[in-house]
Amino acid sequence: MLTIENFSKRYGDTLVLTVRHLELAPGVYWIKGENGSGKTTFFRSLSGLLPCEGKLSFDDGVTLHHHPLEYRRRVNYSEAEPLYPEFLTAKELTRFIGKTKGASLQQQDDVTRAFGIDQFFEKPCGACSSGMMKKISLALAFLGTPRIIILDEPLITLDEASRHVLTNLIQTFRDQFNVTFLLSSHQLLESSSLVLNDVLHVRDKTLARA
Ligand SMILES: Nc1ncnc2c1ncn2[C@@H]1O[C@H](COP(=O)(O)OP(=O)(O)OP(=O)(O)O)[C@@H](O)[C@H]1O
Repeated sequence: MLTIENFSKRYGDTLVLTVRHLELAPGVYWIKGENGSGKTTFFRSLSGLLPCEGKLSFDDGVTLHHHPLEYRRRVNYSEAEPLYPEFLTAKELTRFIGKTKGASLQQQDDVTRAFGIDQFFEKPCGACSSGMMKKISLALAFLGTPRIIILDEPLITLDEASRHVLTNLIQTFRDQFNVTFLLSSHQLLESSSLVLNDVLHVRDKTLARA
C-alpha cells in the first residue's frame, strides 16, 4: 500500500494540487478531474519525476525522499503522450527499461508480444505511429515488479484489440501481484470491462475520494 500525506505541488508560487491523506491499497483507481486540474502533475510527482512536498511511503517504510532508487523501482508510469528519442527502437527501449526495472528477457518478450510490439521491434520510434508509441509506453509500464502502475490517458490512440490486452493485463497484475493502478481518462472507464475499485476526484486543487 502507498500512503500519501500532506502532499503539495507548486510551479513557482502557484499551487497546483494538494492531497491531505490518501491510502492506496492494491486495486484500480480512476483519477478524475477537469483539463488542467493537476492529474499529470500528480502522476509525475508520484513517479519521482517532479519534486514535491509531503510524504510518499510504502507500508514497509520505503519513501520517495529517503529511498529514491528503491521507491522509483516500484512505481511505473506511462505518459499520456509518450515521447522517446527518435533514433531508439522499441527493442532498445524495452531492453533499457527492462534492465533498470529488473525485468527478465522472458517478461520483456511476453509483454511486448501481448501488445504486438514484436511486429515493429526494430523500427525507430521516429518512424512509429502515435498508437504504436502508446503501445510501447504501456508495455514498458508493466516491466519489473511494480507496486504502483500509473497510466495517464491509457485509452487514447489505442485500437480495440490493444484495449482488450490492456484490460486483461491490469486485472492480472492487480489480482495476482497486488498492484495498485492509477488511471486518468476523459473517456468513460465504467463502460469498459475493467472493474474499478474506487474513483478519486480533483476539486478545488485537492485530490480526494469522492
Ligand atoms: N511545467 C509547468 N510549469 C508551470 N505550470 C505548469 C507546468 N505543467 C503544467 N502546469 C500547469 O499546472 C496545471 C495542471 O496541469 P496538468 O497537466 O497536471 O493537468 P491535467 O489535469 O493533467 O490536465 P489534462 O486533463 O488537460 O491533461 C495547469 O494549470 C498547467 O497549466
